[in-house]
Order: sequence, then structure tokens, then C-alpha cells
Amino acid sequence: MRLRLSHRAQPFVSERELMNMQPFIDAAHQLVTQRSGVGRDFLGWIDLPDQQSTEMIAAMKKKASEIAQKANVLVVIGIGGSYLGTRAALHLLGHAVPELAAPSLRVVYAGHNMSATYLSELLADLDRYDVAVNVISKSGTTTEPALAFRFLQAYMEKRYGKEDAATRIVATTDRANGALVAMARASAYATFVIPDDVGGRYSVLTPVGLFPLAVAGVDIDALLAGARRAKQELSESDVSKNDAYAYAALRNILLRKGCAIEAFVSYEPGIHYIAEWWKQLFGESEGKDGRGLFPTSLDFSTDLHSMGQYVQEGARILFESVVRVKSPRHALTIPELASDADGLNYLAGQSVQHVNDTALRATMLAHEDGRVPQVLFEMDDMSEQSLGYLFYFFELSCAISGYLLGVNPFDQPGVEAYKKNMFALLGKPGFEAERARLLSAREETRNARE
Ligand SMILES: O=P(O)(O)OC[C@H]1O[C@](O)(CO)[C@@H](O)[C@@H]1O
Repeated sequence: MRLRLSHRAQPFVSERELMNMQPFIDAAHQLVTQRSGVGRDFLGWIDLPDQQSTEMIAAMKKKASEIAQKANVLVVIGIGGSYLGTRAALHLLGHAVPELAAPSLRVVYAGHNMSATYLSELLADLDRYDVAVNVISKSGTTTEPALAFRFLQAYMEKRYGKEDAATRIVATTDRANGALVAMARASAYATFVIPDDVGGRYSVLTPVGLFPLAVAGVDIDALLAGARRAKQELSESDVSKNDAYAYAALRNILLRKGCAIEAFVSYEPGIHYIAEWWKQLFGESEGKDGRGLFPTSLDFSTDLHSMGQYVQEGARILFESVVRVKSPRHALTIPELASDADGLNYLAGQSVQHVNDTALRATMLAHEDGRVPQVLFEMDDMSEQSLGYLFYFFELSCAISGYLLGVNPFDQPGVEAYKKNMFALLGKPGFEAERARLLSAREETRNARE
């Protein structure tokens, strides 16, 4: 139930270079542990593995089992950090071919886009199921989930009546601020609180992730136990003993050596949404003040047949962070074929895992020849405990990495730019001046073109 750094980007980064980062790591470690750095009001995630109230966890489990008894579909409404952790966990822990799964409870998502097609088709098919809704928004005012909830709330009240709907809707939000908490109070929904000092992308181990995961039958105690173990094992500042810190140092070294892009690579399809969660974590934490690696992801070996060409021979601007799962959920032995028509008998008797691992080794050797630095993580297995460890590992390394970079790893001011323009163009009250500015700029551009 661990994540280990087993390859540290050699020969592109030497041990000496890594050790040279120690004083800077020490400083970042102090900023986190003494809670003295910029953004220090958002360090609550540090204590989530071992300091959450047992009453709150018990209340979540109770409501989760109530919901699981009456519903066979849970609609999780949220965007960014308010849904990605749940999606990452369920994708890793659930059926590897979700289209074929028949769980007693399905989790579907809404409020992570504003597609009329998506929302209409979701609403059209809900009648076939017994439905519950978990609406999640820290601010309680984000447009995407608010819009989806407007439709889902109306659907639930029409179908079940106000009273029964209220037992099937759970709101996860701020303790006092935002429209959602007021709506939840007005309708007497069960609510769970997102702590003030935990930002969206660091919130998977709060009720944001824990409640829907509990409804879906995930062992949230094991998830927290894995995170607790990570917290204990990753407490030293020494870069030779703390893999989360070594990773933070390596990615900063590689950035300074000219890498602009970090690709999160895995060979297990179940890790796909972990990469999505990781992208938000690092992208929102570090992409500011004109700095930061651009985080992207690749699913191998699938993407070796599309993006593999670019990685091998394209512009030398990226490095890869590869995750290998040591013990996948199943072992599968390749059978012998009498005719050997497909020419694969040379693999008969070998495990599919061996072939997948060999692809990983072969690709790492090829990419090293292609001058792509690589970091390799080994994840023990695809269990709740290992996942809890992984979540905490990357949250910690992200905080340290952001401080090494010299940014505030806990704010996201750039996200407001599109929102401001969208509100202005949609005519939201309070954005009149901005609307006039945007429309006159457009007019000027048109005149200049004509
Ligand atoms: O939970 P909220 O407040 O709806 O925010 C959702 C997401 O939107 C952001 O605030 C960006 O706008 C993310 O940081 C966050 O994870």
C-alpha cells in the first residue's frame, strides 16, 4: 500500500543535483510544517488522514448506507476538485470495463460541463433508476454545478415530491457561505462540510470524496489508513528518505533544465482519472506568475500508438512520470495455440502482466535513447489503501514543489478570468461595466478588420 520512487530520471539528473536541492527542500518543508508560507490558510489537508472527527465519519457512513438502500444511481454534481477525486477512486477501484459493470449502485456525474446534450440525455434516462443526488461545491456558487443542480433538483422534486426528494439529496459545501448552503438549509437536505482550510483540489479526503465513495461501497477507512501511512512515512525533510520531496525536487530540476511539459504515464487504464485529478492538482497549484510545468497525461500502451511518435522524436520539451502497478488485481496466463496462427506462441505460459511490464521497460529504454527524462513510481496495488497513500503523496509533493517554484500552491486566481468574461457576456447583474468593455473591444476589432 505504498508509492515508491524507483527511478529518479537518471542519466538526465544526477544524485548530486538532487542532493543540491536539499537546502531548498528544507526551506519548503519548514513552510509547510510550520504553516508559515504563502497560502498557509489552506494547509488543512495535512491533517485529514488522522484528525477528522469520528462523529462526522460515522454520520457520513450512516447517510451513505441510507442512500445506498434507496437508490441505485447516485448523481455526483461537481467540477474540478469537487468531483475528480471521486471519479479517480471509483475508476481505479471499480470494474476495469465500466460499460460491462452491473454494480448495485452506479455513480454518474453532472455539473462538470455545460453541455445541453449531456444534461438532457442524463435527465432523460434517470427515470429507469432509483436516484439520489450529491451536490458538491465549496464556494457554493460555481456556475457549472449550480446549473446542473437547478435541473436535478427540479427533476427530483417532480419525481419524488419535495419531502422524499429532500431525503435523497445531500449537499457538500462550505459551513456558512454560498448559495448552496442556503438552499440546503431551506430544503432541509443533509449537509457535509468542506473545511475552510482545504481547497478544492486538496479535498478528496474530506466529505467531498469520502461521502460519495462511501455510498458507492468504497472502504473509506482503508483509504484514510493509506493516507495516514503516507503522512507518517513522508515526514522527514531528507530528500534521500522522502520520495514525495525527491519527486518535487526532480520536477523542479527538470523544469529548470528546459522541460516545459510533464506527462503522467500509466499502463493501467484504471489510472486514467487519477491522471485527471493529478493534472488539476499540479496545474492549478503551479501554473501561475508565468511559471510551472504543463501537466498532461498519456495512457500507455494505448497512446504509444498515437502520441508515442511525438514522445520519441518530437520537440525535446517533456519528461514523463510513469506509474507502474506492481500487483494488478488479476493474473492472466497467455495460452498456447496449436496452429500458432497469430505467431504469439513464443509468449505462451507467460503472464499478460509480464508483457505489459516489458512494454514499460522497453518504452523507458527507448525514451531514454530519445532523450526524454523519466521518473518511475511503483504503486503496490490498486487497493483503497494504496490509493489513499497516492493521494496524500501527490498533495504533499505538490505543496513542496510549488514552494520550490516560488508560487502560492493554494490559490487559483487565473480561473476567474473566463468566469468574469462569461458573466459579463451572459449579462449577470454586477458585470455591466465589464460587458460594455468586452463588447466595445469586439466592436473595435471588427472596425479594424473592415
Ligand atoms: O467546489 P467549487 O467551489 O464549486 O469549485 C470547483 C472547482 O472550481 C475551482 O474553484 C476553479 O474555479 C477549482 O479550484 C475547484 O476545484
